[in-house]
Amino acid sequence: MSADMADVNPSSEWKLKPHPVLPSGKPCVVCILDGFGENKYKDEYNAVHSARTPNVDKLRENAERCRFVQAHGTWVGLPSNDDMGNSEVGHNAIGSGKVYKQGASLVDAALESGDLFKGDGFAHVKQAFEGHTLHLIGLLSNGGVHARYEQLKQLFQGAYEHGAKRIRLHILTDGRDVPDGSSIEFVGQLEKDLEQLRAKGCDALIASGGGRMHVTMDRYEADWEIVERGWKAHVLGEAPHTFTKALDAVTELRKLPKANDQYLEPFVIVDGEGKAVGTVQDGDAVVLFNYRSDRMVEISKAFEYENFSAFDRVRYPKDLKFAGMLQYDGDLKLPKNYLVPPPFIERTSGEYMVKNGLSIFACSETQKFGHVTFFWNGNRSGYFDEKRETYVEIPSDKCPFNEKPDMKTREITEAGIAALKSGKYDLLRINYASPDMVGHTGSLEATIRACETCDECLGELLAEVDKLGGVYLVCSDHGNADDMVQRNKKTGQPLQDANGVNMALTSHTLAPVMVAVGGAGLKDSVKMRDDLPEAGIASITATFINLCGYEAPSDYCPTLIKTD
Ligand SMILES: O=C(O)[C@@H](CO)OP(=O)(O)O
Ligand SMILES: [Mn+2]
Ligand SMILES: [Mn+2]
Repeated sequence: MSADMADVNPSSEWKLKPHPVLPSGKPCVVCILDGFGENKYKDEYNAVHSARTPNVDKLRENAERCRFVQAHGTWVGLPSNDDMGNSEVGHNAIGSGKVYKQGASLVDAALESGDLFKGDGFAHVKQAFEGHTLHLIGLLSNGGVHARYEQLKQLFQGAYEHGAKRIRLHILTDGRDVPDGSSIEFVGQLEKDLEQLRAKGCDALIASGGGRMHVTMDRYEADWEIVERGWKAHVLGEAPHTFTKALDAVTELRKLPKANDQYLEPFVIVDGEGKAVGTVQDGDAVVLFNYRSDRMVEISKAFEYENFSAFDRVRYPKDLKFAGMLQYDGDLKLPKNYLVPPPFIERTSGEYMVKNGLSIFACSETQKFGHVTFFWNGNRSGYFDEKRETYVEIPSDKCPFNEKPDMKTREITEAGIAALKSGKYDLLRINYASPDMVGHTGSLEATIRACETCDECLGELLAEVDKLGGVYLVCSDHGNADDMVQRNKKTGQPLQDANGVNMALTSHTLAPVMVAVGGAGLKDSVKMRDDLPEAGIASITATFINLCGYEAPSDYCPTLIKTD
């Protein structure tokens, strides 16, 4: 296993105790089927249930070694148990073994106490209020994954009360955490609220926008053109479509072929003379109002870095007062200024493991690459110990994923098997992106296909683990593929549109997720504990640390397994 343990001498505060029963030295694979929940609706609209998944079925049938844990709400640090889980909070929990109050909760609290308007970040932004414009850029949604409308409203109202005289909103339509088409209502609501602000004397307008998957909110450098489109619309005031009213923009652009809220074309709002109403000028303030990090990192770099080459910014406004809702990358300290301090996630499993001489392999495709690295490590973009960590990214396709529902599942599997065979790694963390990414397209058929391919590949991966006498833990981070229709809350029946067509559910779900352990190297005595009925996904961490032959740190959420 780990080639040289000679230089390993963890200080007492980092030393992991050997597990009294489980041996170290066997490769352990942690495989995350992203967005693969266990939904109470077990009908044809549940892609997880409808897919042919003999390998997952086998895991599930072994009741002593498989259970379900909660992956939403307060189990992952979100404000309420009506909040669905997501990859950020899910992988933070699985990587760190603890539940931290997450961005959604922290921003709520900072607005409620008023601290948001008293901090250094807001003071930085406020310098521009006299004589300049405040720009707010982010996701117009109530999904609670990246941003929430109520927070945005309190932000622009509070900014006005603290002296902002000219405010411009640059809005990204959602349709991924909330139903497709809801952009119309959100824009309508925003227009009403801005109208009220204008009545008080604040010059507040929507200035630009576009769909979140097509404009601005790229992640992990999957496609910088997405960010470039956003830069052009928000900063330069350039887009293929101009309108004088945002509601018209959204209504009209949704009529284009294949258009939906997620992929809406970029637009700019212009005045009677055709002039953009809200370009970003020297000395302006810009606030990104999303709290979630992955999809704000690239646009933050475009605003913050003087030297920047990912695309040609054409014009880089000088002396901007730029801030994020949170700081999005703890290693890069990006952005420098932020309105709310982010969760401080420390002493994660990865750091413990490398400090104890274990070698780690992490792999996914681009769309989820940062999930098993950046989020897993507590929102840090670097390595803890490059010598002991190998991170492999398989480039994702650049298309709506229902068109290629296998995504890179096979390539990820090949990379995982090669890493296993190399004998170099103690822990291998692998994320299969497709149940989630295809689930977000709303296509039931494609999502079933995604689940089937994942299952097939999982079978191959686990067979290799068995061959090598290793151990594994298979789990998910939240639900998504497990429900593909919007439902009547009481009856559970699919909701239909005016044409009698079922309305797709593109978002995550509140479903619990499976945790299964096994492998030829796992002692027969290992079983799921039965004294933790309410466990959440943060308990996965202690469980795989045990599988690696160590006791988990005492402040981690309790392990799910027993060995007697
Ligand atoms: O795509 C995303 O940004 C979110 C949904 O908003 O999904 P996930 O948490 O699975 O990454
Ligand atoms: Mn996820
Ligand atoms: Mn998702």
